[in-house]
Amino acid sequence: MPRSKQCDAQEQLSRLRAQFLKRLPVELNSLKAIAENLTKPGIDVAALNELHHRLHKLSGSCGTFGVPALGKAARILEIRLQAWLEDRSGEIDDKIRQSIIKGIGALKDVIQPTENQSDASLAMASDMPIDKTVRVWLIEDDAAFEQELVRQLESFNFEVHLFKSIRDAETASQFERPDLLIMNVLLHRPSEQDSILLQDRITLKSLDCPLLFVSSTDDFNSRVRAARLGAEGYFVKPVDITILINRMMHILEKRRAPPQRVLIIDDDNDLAAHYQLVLAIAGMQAEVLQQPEAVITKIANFRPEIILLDLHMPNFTGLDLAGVIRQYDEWSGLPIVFLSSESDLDIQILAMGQGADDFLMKPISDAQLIGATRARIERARRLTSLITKDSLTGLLKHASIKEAADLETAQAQRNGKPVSIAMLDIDNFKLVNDTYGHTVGDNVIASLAMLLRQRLRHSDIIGRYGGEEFAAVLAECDQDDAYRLLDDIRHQFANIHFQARNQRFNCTVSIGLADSAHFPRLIGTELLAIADNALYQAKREGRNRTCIARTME
Ligand SMILES: Nc1nc2c(ncn2[C@@H]2O[C@H](COP(=O)(O)OP(=O)(O)OP(=O)(O)O)[C@@H](O)[C@H]2O)c(=O)[nH]1
Repeated sequence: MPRSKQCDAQEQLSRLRAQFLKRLPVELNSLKAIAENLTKPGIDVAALNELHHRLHKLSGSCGTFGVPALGKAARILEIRLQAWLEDRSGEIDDKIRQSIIKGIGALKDVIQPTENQSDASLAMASDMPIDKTVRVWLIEDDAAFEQELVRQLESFNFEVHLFKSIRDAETASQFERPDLLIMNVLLHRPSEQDSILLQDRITLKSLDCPLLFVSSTDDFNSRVRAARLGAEGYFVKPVDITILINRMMHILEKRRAPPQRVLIIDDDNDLAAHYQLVLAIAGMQAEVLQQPEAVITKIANFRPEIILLDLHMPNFTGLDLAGVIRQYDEWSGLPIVFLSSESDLDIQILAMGQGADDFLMKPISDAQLIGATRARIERARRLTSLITKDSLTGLLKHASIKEAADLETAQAQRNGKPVSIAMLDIDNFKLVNDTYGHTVGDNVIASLAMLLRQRLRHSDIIGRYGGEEFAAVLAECDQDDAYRLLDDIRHQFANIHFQARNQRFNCTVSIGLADSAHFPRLIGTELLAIADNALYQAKREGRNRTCIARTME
């Protein structure tokens, strides 16, 4: 979320909280009036239910809006009222009634708002736009290493800026920001470490980007120092650059992942709005469902990756809704987390049995809400990725790329837009395996995958078609653009230096290209086969080239 929008969201959060605090005295007076009018539980069951429901809401929302003591007091009354409600047979016990009236009257004395600046911004996601060149800042004073690293990073299409010291980088940060920072851990003399540690932390934190360290030594203290500075990687020289780049890609892709989608269902509108804002500040896309009856349509349209569901709602309970959702095959695996101040273990077990994945106790802090939601969606995404993605390259597997190619060409035909399909195969790859071993071969495969992910747009589809063969579906891309892009990738790949047994070597790739303008009636899998023919033409003509299919063979 851009900073200006974040400030807006923070302001909205403060406004929500102010509104809540302003309404509290009115709500407490109204609760007191209901309690004072109670005479017999049998007669006043509707009023008792109303009182119970409103105390339940209060106990669930007060903590979130910064009045936790009031939330706890309301919870105690709610539990006492629950017991009273369950005993509807006898006459109302005046002593209990008086104590509840007194308890409700005393609620106003525990309104002590805490300082409640939302901690949502702490868990903020990055604003990194997709489809742009990644700016890497390198702080390094070892000239030979620096030269090689810059050359290799540029082969993978990273834009590298070099700095000799943290101070230089700090000065530059007044004008621009990196997407990722790599620095040498030993830029400073060890004797200065303690004082510099603190300074470093402030400076590096202010850059607000992932940090990786390189070092000529592998000592524990340096690793601890790097960890304290928030480093997401520590690489010892001589650095295997493809492994370093692999780590960079993982970090960047996590940041570039599409926003997580969360559906909130809670009858307390203020609380639902608060959750929505908090999750939005943390970079998620959160929507609130007002009408529970529309739950299935909403899920089908919004496609949430998790549902945060209030357990107690007036017309349909959370359990009812979870039961309905689980009747649909396509949503049977959708994570459902109940949000409720319910502490009754039996109800929690019932909820879990009814298809809930977890239970979060209200009041839930902003950081807890973000952490729990984010972790669950990440886990679900990892599971999906295990099913559809190849583990070595992180690209789509054979079957998924064929399906994606068909979908993409069908959509392009509907919209009258071009689509190009490329097949790529590493040349003489058997020789790489035979000369340097299978692990080095794997490294070469992973490197081509990384280069493709770096160069192609986020909307393009890339898959590992076979061992050392890849396929790419380029939406809205005509033959000329596809040729220019892929042939450039071919050159870049040939420039990457691989390292094995103290030797450096290079690899090349052959590419076949087919596009929808030349084969307008073909579906994706057919275009893939045509591109494959063009690839074999490239192999026949001597490898390390890009061939375009213009006619059916
Ligand atoms: N390291 C590694 N090797 C693989 C993997 N999958 C397939 N291979 C190997 O890739 C090689 C492919 O060799 P070939 O099909 O003969 O092709 P090539 O040597 O690349 O020759 P051309 O394609 O004609 O340029 C075989 O040795 C396979 O064992 C993998 O996941 N990792």
